[in-house]
Amino acid sequence: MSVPGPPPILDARVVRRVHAGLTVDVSIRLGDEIGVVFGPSGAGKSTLLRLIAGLSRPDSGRVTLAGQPLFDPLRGVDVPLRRRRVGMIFQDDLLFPHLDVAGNVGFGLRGEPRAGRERRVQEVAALCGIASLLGRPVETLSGGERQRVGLARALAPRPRLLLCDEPVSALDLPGRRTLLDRLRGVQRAEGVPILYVTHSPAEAITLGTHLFLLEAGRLVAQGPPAEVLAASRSAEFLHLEGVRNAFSGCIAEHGERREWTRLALDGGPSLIAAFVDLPPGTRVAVEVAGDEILLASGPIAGLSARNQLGGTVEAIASHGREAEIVVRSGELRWLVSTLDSTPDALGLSPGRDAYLIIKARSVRVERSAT
Ligand SMILES: Nc1ncnc2c1ncn2[C@@H]1O[C@H](COP(=O)(O)OP(=O)(O)OP(=O)(O)O)[C@@H](O)[C@H]1O
Repeated sequence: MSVPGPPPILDARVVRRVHAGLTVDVSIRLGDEIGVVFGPSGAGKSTLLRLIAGLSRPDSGRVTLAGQPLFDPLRGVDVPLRRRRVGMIFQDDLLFPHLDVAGNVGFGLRGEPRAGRERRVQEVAALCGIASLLGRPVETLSGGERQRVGLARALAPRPRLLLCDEPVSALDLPGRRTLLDRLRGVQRAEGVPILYVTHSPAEAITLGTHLFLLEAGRLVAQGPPAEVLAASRSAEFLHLEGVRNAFSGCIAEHGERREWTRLALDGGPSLIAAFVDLPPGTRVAVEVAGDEILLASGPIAGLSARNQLGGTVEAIASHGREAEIVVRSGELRWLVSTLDSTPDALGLSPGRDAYLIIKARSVRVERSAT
């Protein structure tokens, strides 16, 4: 089967009998993008990451990264973990307690000349939003800060692949949003493919460009996250976790009377929010709840809401009385929660135009962690 998307950087088939009831047998190809690994508990998601990283040895298969074979038993190749140039972050990332933040971030660069090492530490610290924490002892950090330090540490030695195993599941909502924003930024800035395990459909849709759905050790579906999830039973969980659209961007300008602020979203349109007292250029995290967005099948004149964003319906996930509609506008995907009858009432279906109507007051804005 050919899968559209960027040319693959990771090309892997890994097979391992984990126990009598479970054999993981998965083939995946991943390009310069964020691939999400999704599936029920026990499906083998973590095992898949461990096999690719070299933390566990496959019984058979082949793993190639950026053209270099990492595991190829037929040719006697099994590159050890430390030479695979694969970065990893987990839910409970253990930082080295005897080193400060800078020491942790620079740990993988120990063999490099000092000037280059320091430059790289500064670079990844800025990307991960921890530049102001570099001198801090790690025991003084919050959970979210620790995870961003873990991300910077994994990134510092310039991995060719980043593996993330539910890195935000122990964090509160602002912590999650900040780490997810940083991951998107890291992917863009470093061009490193990311394989990201999550249980959260909303995370899968807003973060990933490609989703691998695992069940009982097998890859049962793959493709654009919204489409794969809408076609699977997983969609019902969207509703349970409460849908929030979270993006990053910057302050673009303020209205003359300081009653509104225009935000430029990364990869997307402008959004008008109620006045935000931050100077133009400030990086911000932006959030809109899925049940505060109205949908229209065409543009509407004479409306008090400040934002009307044109887009295309990508998927509709209905479950009981409610439905989540995925609308793509520019590069961004929005999740809108509606009653189950709404898509039919408006004549909305995948591929049709839809307009997102958002009040300025529904746009929540916070300065991004620096
Ligand atoms: N070394 C091992 N020996 C025996 N069983 C194992 C081993 N490693 C994992 N398992 C089992 O294999 C199954 C798959 O585990 P894995 O952690 O890969 O699943 P997962 O999809 O990541 O699950 P979760 O979403 O709960 O983290 C589980 O039943 C687990 O208990």
